[in-house]
Amino acid sequence: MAHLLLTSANRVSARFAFIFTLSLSCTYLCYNILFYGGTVMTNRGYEGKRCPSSKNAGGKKLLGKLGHCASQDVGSAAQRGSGDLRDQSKPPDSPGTHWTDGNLKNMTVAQKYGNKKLPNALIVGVKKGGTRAVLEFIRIHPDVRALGTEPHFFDRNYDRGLDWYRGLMPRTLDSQITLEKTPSYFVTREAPRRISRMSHETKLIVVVRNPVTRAISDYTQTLSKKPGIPTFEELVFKNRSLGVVDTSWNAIRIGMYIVHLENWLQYFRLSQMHFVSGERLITDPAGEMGRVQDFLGLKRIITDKHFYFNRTKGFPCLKKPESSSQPRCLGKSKGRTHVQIEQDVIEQLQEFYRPFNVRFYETVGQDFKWE
Ligand SMILES: Nc1ncnc2c1ncn2[C@@H]1O[C@H](COP(=O)(O)OS(=O)(=O)O)[C@@H](OP(=O)(O)O)[C@H]1O
Repeated sequence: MAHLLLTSANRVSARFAFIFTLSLSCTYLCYNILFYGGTVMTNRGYEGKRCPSSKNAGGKKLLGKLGHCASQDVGSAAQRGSGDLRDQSKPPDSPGTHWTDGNLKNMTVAQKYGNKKLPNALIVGVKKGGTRAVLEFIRIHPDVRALGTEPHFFDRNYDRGLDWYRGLMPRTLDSQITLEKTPSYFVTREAPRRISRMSHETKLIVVVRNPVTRAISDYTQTLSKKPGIPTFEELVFKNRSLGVVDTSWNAIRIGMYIVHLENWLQYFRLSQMHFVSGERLITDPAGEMGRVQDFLGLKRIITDKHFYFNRTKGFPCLKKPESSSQPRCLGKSKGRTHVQIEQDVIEQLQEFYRPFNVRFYETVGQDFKWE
């Protein structure tokens, strides 16, 4: 009898334990569905916001923007557009910062469903040529996704590896081009070899400008950061009375375009390079951007409808999109008033560059009319 009682008590407690466990499991399941379901479902959307394993994205300009999560900042900088645009207060990817519905749609879709890819095209130079303008103009094309900051991968950050580099890129759809710009690549000896190792097919854009004006622009920028430096006239010559130009000074060396181009042509065909005239980019931005679109194999979507000449700035700016109240000009560091340079120094420099320019024109098959 006692044995029978014990067995039935055991059964009751076993049943109780079973029901208790079952209800606990149900509660846990419901809790998960209610509170974590959203995260699991939207995980894709959050991927772009995750921090990569690398803590430091490196690169001078890049570092300036980094918080604790490098890729997040770089990614959002790319989506935001450059820090050079005046309407920095606009939220990233707000309708006001883009041009067509197609562009906006592609952007949103790319962020959600796209992948980070190594760039298929690079703006490799030249410093002070107008590289920012080309990047900001081309990225309004719906089939282009660009990194807004300069990653300096092929010069300063090569040791970080291609995965690090890829991690900086904005997400792109298969139909879209991934683009970045770092003007110092053009004068970096190792850059062409390194880029060709990434892909032989990389398309290269070089924005060139009269080397004398470029040198003055370069010097003006340096002077704005270091007001105590010697004058341009002092720096330009090794021996002024003999008229010997100091070719070791970077501001001069960068403008010897043919010297650098010969290095690139050891690794790339000329047909893979496109030269934008920095001068025409100001006088006829739509024409220059038309040729850039052709070179990249893009439909000509960016036309003169997108530009207007801003008299106060003295440069072409992007027209305001219908949904935005603000037109977009490049920032204050683009289009500075240059330091006044003595006329005879300018003429000596024109003479100095002439043979380099002629060889450059012959090689690329274009006369940039810098004389
Ligand atoms: N639309 C428009 N708005 C403003 N500025 C324009 C534009 N198009 C070309 N430029 C010229 O771009 C020059 C700066 O070149 P970069 O962007 O290559 O400079 S940098 O190397 O990235 O610092 C900059 O040089 P400076 O005039 O010497 O400041 C401009 O002349």
